[in-house]
Amino acid sequence: MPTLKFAVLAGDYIGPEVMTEALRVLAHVARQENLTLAYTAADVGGAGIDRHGKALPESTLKICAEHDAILFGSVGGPKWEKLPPHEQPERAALLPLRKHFTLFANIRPGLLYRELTEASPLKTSRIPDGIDIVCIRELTGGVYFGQPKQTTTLPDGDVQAVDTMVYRRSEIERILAVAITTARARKKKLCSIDKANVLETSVLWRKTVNAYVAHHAPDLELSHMYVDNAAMQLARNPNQFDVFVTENMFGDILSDEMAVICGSLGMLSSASLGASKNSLGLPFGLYEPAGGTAPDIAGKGIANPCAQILSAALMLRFSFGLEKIATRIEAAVRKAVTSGTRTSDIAFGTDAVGTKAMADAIIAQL
Ligand SMILES: NC(=O)c1ccc[n+]([C@@H]2O[C@H](COP(=O)([O-])OP(=O)(O)OC[C@H]3O[C@@H](n4cnc5c(N)ncnc54)[C@H](O)[C@@H]3O)[C@@H](O)[C@H]2O)c1
Ligand SMILES: CC(C)[C@H](C(=O)O)[C@@H](O)C(=O)O
Ligand SMILES: [Mg+2]
Repeated sequence: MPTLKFAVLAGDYIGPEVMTEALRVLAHVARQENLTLAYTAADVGGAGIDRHGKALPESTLKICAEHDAILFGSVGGPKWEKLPPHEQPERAALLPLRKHFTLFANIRPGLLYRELTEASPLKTSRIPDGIDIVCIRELTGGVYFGQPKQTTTLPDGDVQAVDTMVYRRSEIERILAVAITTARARKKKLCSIDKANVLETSVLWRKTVNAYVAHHAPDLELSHMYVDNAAMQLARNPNQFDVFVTENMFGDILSDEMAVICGSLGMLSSASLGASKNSLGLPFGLYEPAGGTAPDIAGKGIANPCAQILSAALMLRFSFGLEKIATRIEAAVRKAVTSGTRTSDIAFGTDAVGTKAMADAIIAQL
């Protein structure tokens, strides 16, 4: 009986609400498939600060390292916004976790079911068959991590803040390798997004992409786009992309845009992978919804659990090699949503259900 060993870091606000439902779905498939769930819950983010005085307690990091994957909710929110910036949940927990495990490749599937096109802010005539694209975001480099990163008072009394955007060629090459594998499994079309008309890091990015793809993936149709144009093209005609690859901050911004044109942030799952392997010899990864803690709807029982459930499916696929079960969960989410059970963020025109009822409908399809 295969055992799934993963750490559960639910986090803050809606994090625990949607995590509860993802764990119910996993428990259901585990019973059906004769799998053993061996997960350990640990505090992270605001919950870490409140209970241990630290957003990423050592005990939590240890639990993560002892398991084969991390199922993550989301962290942060108004309760901790008055803390010094580097102590806040996002900067003191999520980013260090990504860095600690070198989770440099963030895969975000932008999928809008044909039956859900009404939930997209785009005209349905532009996306008659829905949307199916993938964002590959570099996750451990760029302006998020570059040094120096500081605020100083200048001799003239003015105050100056500095963030530094840094990329090494090797960091660009390793994210490209992931993008190439993803593109090869789909339409063999890759668009690299940068700002090479302004940024040095983007000049290196584009040069590296051209050389690396010419050498390692001449079979792919490669294109480049400036990020400002890409933001516009995503809204104009998202299906012109198939797989796009971009640096950390551009990917953060474009993936939220992609999420809403695909119906809602509540539908966007993600997998963050690195080079390290787990005890099964498969990629160790962190799996989380792309959206945040949604403090505006927390505690109401209305958050969409689909992104968390779909993130759990990605965990089964990448870190446990359970492709068939992952696909079964994805199909159940699709069937539940397309047959009309929808939380308020995607309900448009139909009656909305709450978080638990949404998960019940998914479980009923499994
Ligand atoms: N991975 C993470 O841990 C993560 C990601 C993004 C933001 N955050 C943090 O979350 C907090 C809130 O950030 P924000 O308001 O800018 O972004 P957010 O993603 O939390 O919310 C943006 C909007 O999307 C809605 N939304 C998000 N997820 C939803 C879901 N599952 N179902 C229904 N609606 C959903 C929210 O209600 C809100 O209106 C901040 O502290 C931010 O730093 C954390
Ligand atoms: C919370 C924040 C640090 C995070 C990011 O910017 O990477 C989030 O927005 C995301 O998209 O995962
Ligand atoms: Mg984001």
